[in-house]
Amino acid sequence: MILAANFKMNHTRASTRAYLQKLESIDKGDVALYLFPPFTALDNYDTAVATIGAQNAYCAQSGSYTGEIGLEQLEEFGIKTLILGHSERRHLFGESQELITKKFAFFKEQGFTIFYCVGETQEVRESGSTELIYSYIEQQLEGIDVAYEKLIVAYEPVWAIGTGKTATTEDIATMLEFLRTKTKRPLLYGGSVKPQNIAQILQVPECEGALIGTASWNVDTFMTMINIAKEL
Ligand SMILES: O=C[C@H](O)COP(=O)(O)O
Repeated sequence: MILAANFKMNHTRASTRAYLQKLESIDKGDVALYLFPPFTALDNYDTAVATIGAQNAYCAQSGSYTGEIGLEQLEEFGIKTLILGHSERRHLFGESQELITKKFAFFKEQGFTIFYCVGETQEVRESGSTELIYSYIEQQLEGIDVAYEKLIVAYEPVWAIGTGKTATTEDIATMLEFLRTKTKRPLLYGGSVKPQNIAQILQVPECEGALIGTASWNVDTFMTMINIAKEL
């Protein structure tokens, strides 16, 4: 079971350190924990409780890429885990599939664990066509090595992210079954996961964990979810 906390643009280095200190007290059982702080909160944290990853990075060692960080900056903190293809990168910041594919190839070559996100928009979901939803997701997998041994795929319907709306367990099951036909790698769900729904979600067949935004920002809430997950 995997639980990943995506801090998005929340937390500082000081608050991430305090978060980790508190998290250290948990007995996480068999749950593998990942934490994705914002760039400025990356550091050499002396922790064994969670793997620290980056929310994004550019596909170069270093260079003239204003506003980006690359391999050199990640290596300073020994970071070998990355989220790619998050819907906020795709839809708010206009990342194309072509760019995401380039990033994937670069960081795969570097041996990174990659949390790769896919998910349909509300418009696509409301079309009512399963075929359209599947083909939308297939486009997001174009150019991605779905057999990469350090790949983790997160299904995150855009309309469920940060909205409080969660996909039904039936919808999640259908989408994860579809993704299972594409890859044998672990499949996660993300989109308004919280203590009230995490048990149901984690019991969906093929669901091997959750990528959690909002409900992970408070360490006590994240710990509540870890305690629920480890009992399943
Ligand atoms: O990366 C996490 C997802 O975007 C889910 O975010 P959320 O839990 O705030 O809906």
